[in-house]
Amino acid sequence: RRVPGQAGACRTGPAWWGTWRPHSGGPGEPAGMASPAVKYLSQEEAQAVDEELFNEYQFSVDQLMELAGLSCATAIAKAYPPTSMSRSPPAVLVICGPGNNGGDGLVCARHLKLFGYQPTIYYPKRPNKPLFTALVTQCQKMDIPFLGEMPPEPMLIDELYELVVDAIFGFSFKGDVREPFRSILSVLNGLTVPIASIDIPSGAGSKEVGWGRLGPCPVLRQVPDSPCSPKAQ
Ligand SMILES: NC(=O)C1=CN([C@@H]2O[C@H](COP(=O)(O)OP(=O)(O)OC[C@H]3O[C@@H](n4cnc5c(N)ncnc54)[C@H](OP(=O)(O)O)[C@@H]3O)[C@@H](O)[C@H]2O)[C@H](O)CC1
Repeated sequence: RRVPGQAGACRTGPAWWGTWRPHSGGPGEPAGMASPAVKYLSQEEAQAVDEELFNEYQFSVDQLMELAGLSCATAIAKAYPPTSMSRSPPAVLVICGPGNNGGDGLVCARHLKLFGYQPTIYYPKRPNKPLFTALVTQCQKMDIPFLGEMPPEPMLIDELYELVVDAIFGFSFKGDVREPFRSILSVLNGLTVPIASIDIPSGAGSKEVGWGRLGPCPVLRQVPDSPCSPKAQ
């Protein structure tokens, strides 16, 4: 998550801000172009940031989710510009999980559509809460299709889509991966198309999923010392 301040400058702040590291650009950026220092947050730091935004700055979850989804769509458009894709419009599969990270994915899909992509959403476990039902309605009203089931084979996804957005789990992932997400993540690990993960590669660190190919979305939060950091992308 980028912290307000001069581009590339490091503002002093609370201890949980951790350390800043240089970040190289994604595939859509000129080779070797170093972008301003990117901050990496641990799970606890990310949760502390959200708590501070809720309590001290009085942001609502809707606001944070809209900011997160828009930021990820912007980062994806920068790293994978539509003009760099072979299809027009580029087909993107957005896989949403059962929590707020999944909500980020619904918002991201809506903005990707406005940016000229053709998103399709797979959203297998939907919270029955107004925030999420409204996000689904907004996507439906924008003619963004929802898949009834997960494509069973990686090759099928590689053929139909040019990019996958992993919005399955964020910082509340814990324990062994439970179905249906265990099967979903094993399919994702077999993909050859790029995967942009919101916040952190879903299932990262779990013994079943390991790190696989899920790499972090080049925006918002990334977890320090994780094999998915840019050097490992
Ligand atoms: N903090 C906020 O309000 C905002 C956070 N944002 C982003 O959202 C995530 C954190 O959201 P949260 O809902 O707390 O958690 P996740 O989206 O990571 O998902 C939690 C759900 O996932 C299920 N879960 C957890 N572990 C497993 C597992 N091992 N196997 C299967 N399913 C799992 C869990 O389901 P239950 O069945 O246990 O209920 C949770 O429901 C974070 O990434 C933030 O960036 C928004 O951006 C803004 C608001």
